[in-house]
Amino acid sequence: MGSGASVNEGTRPERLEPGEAGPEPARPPTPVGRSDDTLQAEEEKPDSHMMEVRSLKSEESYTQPKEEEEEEGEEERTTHTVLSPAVTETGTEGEEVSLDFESFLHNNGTLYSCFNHHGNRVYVDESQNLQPFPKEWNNQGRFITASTEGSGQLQTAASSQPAVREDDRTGSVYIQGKGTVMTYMFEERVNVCRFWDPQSGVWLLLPLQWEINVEFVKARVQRVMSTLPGLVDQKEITAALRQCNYDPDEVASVYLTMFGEILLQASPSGDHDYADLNSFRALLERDRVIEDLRLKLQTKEKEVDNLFQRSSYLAREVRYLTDVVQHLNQKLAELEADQQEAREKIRSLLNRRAPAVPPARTVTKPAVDPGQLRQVSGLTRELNVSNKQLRSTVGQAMTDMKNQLEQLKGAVGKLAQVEQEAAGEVEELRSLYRREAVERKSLYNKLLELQGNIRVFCRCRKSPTSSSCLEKTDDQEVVVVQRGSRRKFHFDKVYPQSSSQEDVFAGTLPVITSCVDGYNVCILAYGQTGSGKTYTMMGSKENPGVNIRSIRELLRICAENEKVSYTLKISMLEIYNDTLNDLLTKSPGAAALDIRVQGKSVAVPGLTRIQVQTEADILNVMETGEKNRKIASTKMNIQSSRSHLVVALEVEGSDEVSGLTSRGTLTLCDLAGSERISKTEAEGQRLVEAAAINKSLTALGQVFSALKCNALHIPFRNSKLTHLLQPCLSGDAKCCVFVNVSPDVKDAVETLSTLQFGSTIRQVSLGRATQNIVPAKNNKTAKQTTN
Ligand SMILES: Nc1ncnc2c1ncn2[C@@H]1O[C@H](COP(=O)(O)OP(=O)(O)OP(=O)(O)O)[C@@H](O)[C@H]1O
Repeated sequence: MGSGASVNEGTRPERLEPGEAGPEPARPPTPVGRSDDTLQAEEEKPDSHMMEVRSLKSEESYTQPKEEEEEEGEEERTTHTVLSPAVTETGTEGEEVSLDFESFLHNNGTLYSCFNHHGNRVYVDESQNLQPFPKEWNNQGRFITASTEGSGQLQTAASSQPAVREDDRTGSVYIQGKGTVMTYMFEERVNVCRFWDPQSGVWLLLPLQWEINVEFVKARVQRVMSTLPGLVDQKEITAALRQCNYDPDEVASVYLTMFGEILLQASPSGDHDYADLNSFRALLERDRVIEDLRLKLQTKEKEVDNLFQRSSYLAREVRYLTDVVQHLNQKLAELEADQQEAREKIRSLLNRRAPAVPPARTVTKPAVDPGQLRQVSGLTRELNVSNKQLRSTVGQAMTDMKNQLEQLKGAVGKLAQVEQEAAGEVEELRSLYRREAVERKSLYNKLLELQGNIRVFCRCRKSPTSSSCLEKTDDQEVVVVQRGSRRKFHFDKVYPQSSSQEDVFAGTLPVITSCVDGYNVCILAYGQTGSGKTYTMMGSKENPGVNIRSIRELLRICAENEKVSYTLKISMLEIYNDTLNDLLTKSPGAAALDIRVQGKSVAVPGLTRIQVQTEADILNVMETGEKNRKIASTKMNIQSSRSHLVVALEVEGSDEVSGLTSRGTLTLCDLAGSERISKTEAEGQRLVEAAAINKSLTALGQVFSALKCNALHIPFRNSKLTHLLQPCLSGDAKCCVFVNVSPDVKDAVETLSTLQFGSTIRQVSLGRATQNIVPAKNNKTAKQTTN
């Protein structure tokens, strides 16, 4: 309950600020009646439990607040209490009766003025009539007292964490550039400057024009203007102060936020162009409206989408139900037809009985036998019952069908969702698979690159004699002992006499598997006649060599990789006396083949290539080729082959997952034996053969020497052999060379020469091998090696 200060008539509501003193400012006359602002204030009915009344003091008592007090800020200001004004009324007997006015703030937001009238509390209602103060209001509002006003609910905008009451005024709003911020409806903070009207006994809002002259406001306006010299419109500042609970710092901060630093400097013309500022403000408002509209549009679009979906769903439902209704109508029609038929039958039965009925005149008995009639009516009843049953059965069936349909729809929806999820997972797995496959291959190839793309192995033939010109010191070193001198040679691997075919094949395995990944791989066997080249490459049926084992391995890899479908094609040719012969041709004796250069690759037009799928296929093909091969006996080796044998296996793989096609070729080359013509005592045809062999092997040596020196010109075209093997030796491929040597002392010279040859090759660097992989649709760019 507010305490009132009882004063004599004529005194004004007084603010108890004992420290205030100062000259009376020039003030406009106190408004009488209601100004526009007053009306507005009454419409708004602000909750002003912290009202400040300054202009309502009598001229004598009106004092200007001290400057220090202003500096102390809002908190101090708000703790200054305004006690309820007191007016006097004249009693009937002329004595002055003191009226203690109180302000009652109803929970509905209306501020009422109350006073004690002849011992009863009354209040001034909206029509300015005195009404007894309702008792129930004690629980529906509060009297403004010094303590409530001083409780300080105000919070400055500068507070980083505003302490606000948790009520329905708390909320949040999205502000562009700031995000979602907390808001609080500080109703009590606006339009708080009121004056006491003793005639009406209510607090009235002070018009802006007058408010400017209130010292308290004046001082704050000055402070805002000193902070923002560009802002000179006092009315505007006062209005802003009202909105900011008379906090000049908040006003300055609001203006700075809205109009920027332009306001920090004084405008030469005295004030900034408010048209600009207002248009900026309008722009901000327009942005806000646009944002609102955009959000509304989004919501509407979503609604439209939903409606579309709903309508298409309903259309489907209607179609389905139409079908069901049609079906049921058909059934009904059938039932009705049955019923009709039954009725017809009854009628015909009745008709049949009719002639038997005696004339009506003579017979008084019924025309129809009552028993029959009962029977017929019973039948009809039964039919009706069964008809009803049928109808209810059909109805039930329809309901069941609808329910089942609903369930089915739900299940279909779930299935579609599951399918979608599964598709996503599959796609994810596929990409993971692709990434991992690529990574695995690149690591593997890096490893091979580090090992070198040309690898040289030395294999020592098994010899029955105990004396040997070769000594194997370790896995990679071999020593030739000749007439007391020892020469060391290093290779990637040295296979002693005891090495098995498996051991030898194991050395080539990593390179061979690259063929499946789209690399050109070449395995050569070089050595003197009878040193074991054919044994190493081809081997025997029981103990196959590199050729069969590598092809077998390729078939195994191809079969293992289910995601890639492979096509294998095999071709066999021999280079005999520097001419190319197709060993798989069905017309032996046909014209010799030629080599054509196609870009970086070479081709042999007309060469037979047979598609193979199993090991048996390959063995058959190779057997055919072997038969056609020209074998001539020499003095040194009855089975010695006098031509270079080139077996090429093309492997084309289509990866179903990645959609890529790889093309690799495995070229297996069993070279004819290098030999000294004098030693073999060749003559005639054998001499021509030997000369051609030596010439091509010399050309091969020249190519390796040129490669070793990184020569600009590599003489690939010096022989058919080197010309054909160009793609295998020019840097695009991975190459393994077996140098086969005989341990026999009598072959020491040839062994030395062969190891020397191998040593040269080992110093050759083919560079980085290239993978022949193209997208499935563009596979004509794949490189080809032997044809
Ligand atoms: N490591 C070995 N173990 C057992 N026998 C071998 C081995 N190497 C070669 N031979 C045998 O030595 C003989 C000659 O071998 P092979 O025919 O492979 O020599 P080549 O170098 O191919 O001769 P050419 O150049 O005349 O064709 C064959 O009977 C072969 O079985």
